[in-house]
Amino acid sequence: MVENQANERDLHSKLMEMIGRVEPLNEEAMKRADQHLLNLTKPPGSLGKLEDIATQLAGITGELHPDLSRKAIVVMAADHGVCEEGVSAFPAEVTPQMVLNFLAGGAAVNVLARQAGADVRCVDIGVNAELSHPQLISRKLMNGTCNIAKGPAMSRETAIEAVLVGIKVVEQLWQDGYRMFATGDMGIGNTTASSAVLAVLSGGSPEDATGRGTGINDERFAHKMAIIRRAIETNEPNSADPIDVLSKVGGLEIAGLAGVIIGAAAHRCPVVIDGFISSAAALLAAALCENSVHYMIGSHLSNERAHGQLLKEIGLSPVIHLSMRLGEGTGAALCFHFIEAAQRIMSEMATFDSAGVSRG
Ligand SMILES: Cc1cc2ncn([C@H]3O[C@H](COP(=O)(O)O)[C@@H](O)[C@H]3O)c2cc1C
Ligand SMILES: O=C(O)c1cccnc1
Repeated sequence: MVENQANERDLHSKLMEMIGRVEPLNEEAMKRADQHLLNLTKPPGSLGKLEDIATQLAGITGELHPDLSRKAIVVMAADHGVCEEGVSAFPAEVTPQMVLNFLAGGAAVNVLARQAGADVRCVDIGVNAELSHPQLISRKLMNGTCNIAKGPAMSRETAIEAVLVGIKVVEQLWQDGYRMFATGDMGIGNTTASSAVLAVLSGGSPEDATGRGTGINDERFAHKMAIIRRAIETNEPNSADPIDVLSKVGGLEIAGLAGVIIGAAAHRCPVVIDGFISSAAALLAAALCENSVHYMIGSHLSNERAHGQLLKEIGLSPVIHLSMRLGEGTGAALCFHFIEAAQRIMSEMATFDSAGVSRG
């Protein structure tokens, strides 16, 4: 017990050290970017969100024309003990099956990543199956979480360890040359954990935070709401302590993704947030590390019911509205195209002076 506490303290101080490295954005570079955007041959602000992204990228990197061509979508995969309550339309064995699909390049995220010139990196942080593959990043901490309807998902120590896994994965990818990151998830049952996280951190009702995930019917939907309510009542997570929330009602992939976000921010890299599960991780990252929000780009508005509310809690406005509800990093992969568009506007557009166009 004493040893466990010492280990937890050690892990906690490592996490706090990484969080301390996340700085505010570079205001001077943002001013330069805004000035450049004003000089381009268009009415001020007429490229809308593309201009916001261009300014944000300058604030993140300190450069007007950063090279963000090496992009990694980090797909964190893990299982959820709460699946035994019947909260998903699909069986838990789909999690390891889909991991193999990611590794074979056949999942939706692989297709969209290829189109966007991004690489998919899959991490087993807690899949309930033996998996081995040369391309799999194996960082398994547990064989799935415990059932949150009955008790905590994981220990506090494991929750911190899982966040650190995400941070370390990004650190390695940064050393390999990646300069832009996106979050992706795989884990049957993970919309249940994500909704529980949202309800606790927002102080809203579990019912309002719940959606249909993979597509459950009305009866299962009512049951899922009741399970999320029970998970919160049983565990009594402390909304002022994000690690407590993660360990009691979260998930290993959600914790790992919070780490990916903090790691990207610590390296001054943009991190594109995918759908509902990734946004739950982003809300936790924001609660752990206020400055990390400035490094996030909200990719899309998922059709999962509470996603709009979740994005509002973080303070993100989504770039794309395509009625998608898949996860894996699919929305984030599509968002890369718009980020590249913003970058090309910054580097390729003529100025009023260079094109001889009159200003208003
Ligand atoms: C074949 C298949 C591929 C997926 N890819 C992502 N998800 C998504 O659905 C799951 C969450 O929904 P729920 O909480 O209802 O289980 C997660 O694995 C998420 O990544 C998938 C789900 C399925 C079935
Ligand atoms: O928005 C998502 O990420 C999502 C929604 C439903 C199921 N899986 C993922």
